Order: sequence, then structure tokens, then C-alpha cells
Amino acid sequence: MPTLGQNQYGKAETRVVRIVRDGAVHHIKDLNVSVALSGDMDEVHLSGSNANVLPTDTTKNTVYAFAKEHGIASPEQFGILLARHFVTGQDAIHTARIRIEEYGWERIETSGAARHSFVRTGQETRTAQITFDGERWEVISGLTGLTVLNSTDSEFWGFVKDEYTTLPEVRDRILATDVHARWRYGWCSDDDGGGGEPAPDWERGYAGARDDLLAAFAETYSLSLQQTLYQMGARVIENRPAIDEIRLSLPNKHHFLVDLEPFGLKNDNEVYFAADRPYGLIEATILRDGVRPRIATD
Ligand SMILES: O=c1[nH]c(=O)c2[nH]c(=O)[nH]c2[nH]1
Repeated sequence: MPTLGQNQYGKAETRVVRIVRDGAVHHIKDLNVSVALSGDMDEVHLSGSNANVLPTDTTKNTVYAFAKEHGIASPEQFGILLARHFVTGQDAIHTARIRIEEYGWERIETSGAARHSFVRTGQETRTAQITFDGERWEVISGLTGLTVLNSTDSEFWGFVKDEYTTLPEVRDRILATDVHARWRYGWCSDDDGGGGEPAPDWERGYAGARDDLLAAFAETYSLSLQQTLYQMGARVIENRPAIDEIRLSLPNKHHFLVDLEPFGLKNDNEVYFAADRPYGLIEATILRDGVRPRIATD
């Protein structure tokens, strides 16, 4: 009979978001946790007996329950807690390897008192599309991958319900999205031959539009992502006279509250499962009054 070599099992990539609410000041920890356990696992492979197998589902639940019970001080400390739990709690488990990725979030600083808005660090890409037909210019600038999150001040209720609707109404949820924005400058004829307009300051335009998008996201009390989207686009159009049109494509990065009741724990909007897909996708163009849309909608 062929020999069973090294083996391990566990739940990979449990996405856990832990919010700590210190009054109006919220703190966020966002981890991707992979558990690999090994030990006396010959039987499950060779005879099919599951007697030594702690289900991978249980390892996932443990991640969520520990996030609630112990908080997440650091990935190292959280990983140590988990590894010790599995090895000391189960005779058959001799080794636990916990791999953790932590995603960084910075606070969005706004003039308001609320402190529950965050932007993911180091992810965004600036974009530009320039078209010239020998006479007229079209410049569309933008960004992708600007990930933002509000840990409160977001509701979703009062929506249509048909025979397939199961979504519960919520008065307090996480609202998170990867901003994909493209904005078109009104500038179209340069002053090369005389008579045209000087080109806008592209650097200031980019920094200003980015600031507006972040500030509007953070300051909008949201009844839907659609409403937040409109506020973000409108802020850019109102604050940046050089920009005539902005198109926003916002995935709704769902964060589901984890049910901790089976473990005797109350989830007071603290521990979330950060789902990857499917996601809602909310898209719209916001225009300066009287301007015709030109940014492609795909
Ligand atoms: O902000 C939202 N807009 C929707 O259209 C929608 N649909 C849904 O299921 N959740 C949400 N959230």
C-alpha cells in the first residue's frame, strides 16, 4: 500500500474584519487567516474515519469567535492564540500553522467629529486617457482601487421586496467599496495656435478630485451606496470647475455580521465576514448642468 506522506488540513483565507467602537472613534483590523493543522490524521485518509478531524468549518468559526473574545492586537498575537488553542485543545492535532495577511487601513481625516471612515493603504492606481484628433483634446483622468470603508452611518431599508427577496433591512452596516472613478476635463482646445484655453493643472486636479471623493464618502450618512455615489460625484463637479463629468463604478464590498450566538457570544456589530463575491455593482455618471455625457459607460 502506498505510504501517506506529509498532510495538513484547515480553512484557508477566512476574511475577518473586527471593529472596535470607542465612542465615535472606531478602530479596524482586517485579516485574511489560513489555518493548517496536522497530527494523527492517518485514519481519515486511509480508512475514512473522521474521529480525529476537527472540521475546517470549526477552525473558521474559531477565528471569528476569537476575534470577538480576544480582539486582534496584531496578526502575530492573534495567530499565537489560535495555534495554541488548536494544539492544546485537540489530542490529535500536533502542529498548527496559522498564516495571516493583514490589510492596512488609514483613517480618512475630515472636518467632522465622526471617526469611522478608512481608506486602504497602498492599492490605488492613477489612470489617464488622452484623445486628440488634430484639433480637439479630450482628457479623462481617474483612479482605480481606492478602497474605502465606513464602519457606521450606513443603512439600507425600504427597498422593493418580491417573492425572491431575503435581504433583511439594516439600520447600521459597514459600507465599503473600491472606487473606480473617471473624470473628464472640459478643456478641449489648447492655446498652441492662440485663442485656446491653457491646460488645467493635472496634478492639482488629481489630488483635488481624490480628496473630494474621500471627503464625500466619509461625510455622507448613507441610505444606499447609490446615494453615496451621487454625493461623491457631485462633490467633484461642485468643487472642480475644470471637470465637467465624472463616472463612478462602485462595487458594494459586502461585510456580513457573523452569527456568534451558537458560541454564546453577542456580536455587537464587531465581527464581520468580508465577502469577496458576488458583489453589488453601482455605477453612474454625474454631469455639470448642460453638459453632454462623453465618458464610455462600460
Ligand atoms: O446600497 C445598496 N444598494 C443596493 O441597491 C443594494 N442591493 C442590495 O442587496 N444591497 C444594497 N445596498
